[in-house]
Amino acid sequence: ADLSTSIAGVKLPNLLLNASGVNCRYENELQQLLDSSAGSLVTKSATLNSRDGNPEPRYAPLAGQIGSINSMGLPNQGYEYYLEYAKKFDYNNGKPLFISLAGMSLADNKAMCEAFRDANLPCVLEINFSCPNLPGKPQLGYDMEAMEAALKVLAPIIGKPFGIKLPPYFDIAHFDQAAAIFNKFDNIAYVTCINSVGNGLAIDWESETALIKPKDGFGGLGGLMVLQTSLANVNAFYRRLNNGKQVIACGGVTSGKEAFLHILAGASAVQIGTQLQEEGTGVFERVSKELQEIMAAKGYKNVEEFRGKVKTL
Ligand SMILES: O=C(O)c1[nH]c(=O)[nH]c(=O)c1I
Repeated sequence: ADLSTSIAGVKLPNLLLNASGVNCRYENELQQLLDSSAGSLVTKSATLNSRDGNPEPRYAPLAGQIGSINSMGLPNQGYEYYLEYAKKFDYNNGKPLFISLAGMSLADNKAMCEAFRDANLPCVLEINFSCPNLPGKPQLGYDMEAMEAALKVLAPIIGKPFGIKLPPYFDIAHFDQAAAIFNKFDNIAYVTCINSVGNGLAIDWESETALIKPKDGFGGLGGLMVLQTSLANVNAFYRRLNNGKQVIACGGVTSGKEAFLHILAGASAVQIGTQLQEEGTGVFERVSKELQEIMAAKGYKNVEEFRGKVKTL
């Protein structure tokens, strides 16, 4: 079965890729993604300057393989590292490149977007409005006015199709408000739903201790346990966005089954985070095979035949 897709004007031979933040901080990790069955890759969210991030332990899988908690604190090499990578990238290799940016301020995001604009590269920018782990920094994705103000500055600078990484929303009014904002910007080509479910607390019952060190153990939740929230966000924006805007799913994909569900919900591509962290890049081959088996069993030849076709009662 054909798993290819197009997003923001670039073609992915396989709709599976990594979630920003996992296995994508360093060039060697990005090369592992290129060498895997993933159809594309997205870099770790970049800030103006390099960052070490929060003290460790800052990531932990949850017991029973239900998910993960993280408070990495935006460790990255600084945007110029990823700009150089994007300049050297072989855009004829068959897999497109997505670059994630998470400025600590609008000025930082503006400077980084201007630098990528001036470099005039085929990579696609994904602006991260949803990092939940910067002490004292509220997520822009939860401040509708600030998010719109930022987009009014950034969208014209970027000047070509780009995407936004969104936090999970839990209120229908927020789906409505956010989608109404995004529909005002023609070059928002897609939204990626969802980032981790912010500020969960994982506690080990034997040691009576939080699993991670930063922020008293508070961190973003990912993995299978966030699947239904992720499906809802994917479908809510799929129903609300217009003019061909697409949705990339992220959240709870551990097998072909969850990837299939996300496509039913409306996803054009599917990112894998926690399961990639736990299993390694072989996850892309496994999930691709499982998805193709499901499609064959159901008689689907390509994903267009069932994308967004979730039935209601
Ligand atoms: O703590 C992080 O680095 C982080 N962790 C997440 O779960 N989502 C994000 O967008 C980020 I920038």
